[in-house]
Amino acid sequence: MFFYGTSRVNDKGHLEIGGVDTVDLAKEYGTPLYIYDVALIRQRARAFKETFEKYGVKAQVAYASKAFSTVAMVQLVEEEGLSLDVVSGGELYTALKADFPPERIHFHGNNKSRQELEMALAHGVGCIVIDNFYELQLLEQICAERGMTASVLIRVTPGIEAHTHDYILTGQEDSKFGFDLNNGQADRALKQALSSPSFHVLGIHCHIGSQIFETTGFVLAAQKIFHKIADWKEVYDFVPKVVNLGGGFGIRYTNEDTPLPAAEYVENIIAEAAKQAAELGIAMPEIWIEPGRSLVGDAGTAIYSIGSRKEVPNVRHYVAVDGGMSDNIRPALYEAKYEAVLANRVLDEKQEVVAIAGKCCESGDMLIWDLPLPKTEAGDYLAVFCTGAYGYSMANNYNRLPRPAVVFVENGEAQLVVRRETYEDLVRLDVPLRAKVNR
Ligand SMILES: Cc1ncc(COP(=O)(O)O)c(C=O)c1O
Ligand SMILES: N[C@@H](CCCC[NH3+])C(=O)O
Repeated sequence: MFFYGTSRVNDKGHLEIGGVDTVDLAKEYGTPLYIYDVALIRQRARAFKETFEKYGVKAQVAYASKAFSTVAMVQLVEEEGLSLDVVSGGELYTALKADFPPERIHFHGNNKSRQELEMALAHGVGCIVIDNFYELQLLEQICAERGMTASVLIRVTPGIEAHTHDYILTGQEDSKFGFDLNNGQADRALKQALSSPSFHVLGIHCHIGSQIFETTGFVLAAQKIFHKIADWKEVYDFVPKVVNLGGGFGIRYTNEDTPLPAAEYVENIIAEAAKQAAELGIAMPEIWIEPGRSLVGDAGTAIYSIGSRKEVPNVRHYVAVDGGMSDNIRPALYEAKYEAVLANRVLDEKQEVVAIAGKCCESGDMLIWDLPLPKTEAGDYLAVFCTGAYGYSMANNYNRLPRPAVVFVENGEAQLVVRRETYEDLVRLDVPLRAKVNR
């Protein structure tokens, strides 16, 4: 059995995380429930930061808040001294609500609206990552109207096919993100940005994809960027202060996954950047990265209550839980795989292999297809591991299911950080039909 962080089995045979019994939490806060192991998030954050410190490389580790964004999470990121990557006005608003220092916020997105850009400028975010020509022009116009200068990174698409699921690839040429590095787009964008008084160009950004288990893609991306920097130094006399290599560091969901320790990704990136900078005769730029999944993914565990059961003779036993694609859409979207145990009987002997079904009206709403479990009963609690990234943050109200509560646990204490949605929350924005006289 594989346990993450502070997870263990307590005297009652229950799953415990952060010194807190998850069965008690399920009873107190209801299910589905997301539980985060705060100590593990801190450990992951420190591993990235400390590797840069060890090698004396100036860096910013920006948590990609799309993985899981709430006020408490942003506060934790601030406590750990990381920067923050936001990708929408909503994520920026959450960060500001948490009093996150705006100068450590990086604003991303392939279609930022005028309102979002204005909001970012008004609050003094540390940098805006320019993704395309439309945005270049729009941001320049807004800056000119307001007599402001924006610190920017230029996002490039390096033309690298990282080895991961097609839907989460981003660095390949045929991608909706960034200026193509190989066909002249990136050069034009940089030239335009450098010639504008509205911009202070900090450097270059690229992100090659997500859930990546090798260092090769990051090293290749660094190589491609530095080769370009050689040109840009020559042609535009421009040497970036910052090279941002994005996120994408993989985590272990099941035995099939073979992630590397954070230090190994970072060390390879640093080594390549240092080598390339030395060859070019330029100062080592600051290296920025944007881990999302690898900071919170394995720190999150989702707890469900088991309900109905259906047998398809000689084929499968379906065991249904009280959540599903509404709180974790990853299996439906990416065929993502997870491991799980019964939180209230972790060590009981596994007697059957069941299929864990969600409760949404979709045949594809299956959380796990083949899960060995003890013989389950209604009322058992299922703990699905490694659901901390892109679980709650992609939750939705399909079938009008209220979104779960979220609890942080650390040192034997639990704190509710997101309340469970209520039915009243679900209709809060609904506007009833106007009364008709002759209906
Ligand atoms: C630009 C950018 N940065 C960072 C991330 C975070 O990726 P991950 O959660 O895989 O670390 C993403 C998502 O893939 C992204 O698009
Ligand atoms: N949401 C995706 C990753 C997308 C990353 C954002 N660019 C996942 O769950 O794996």
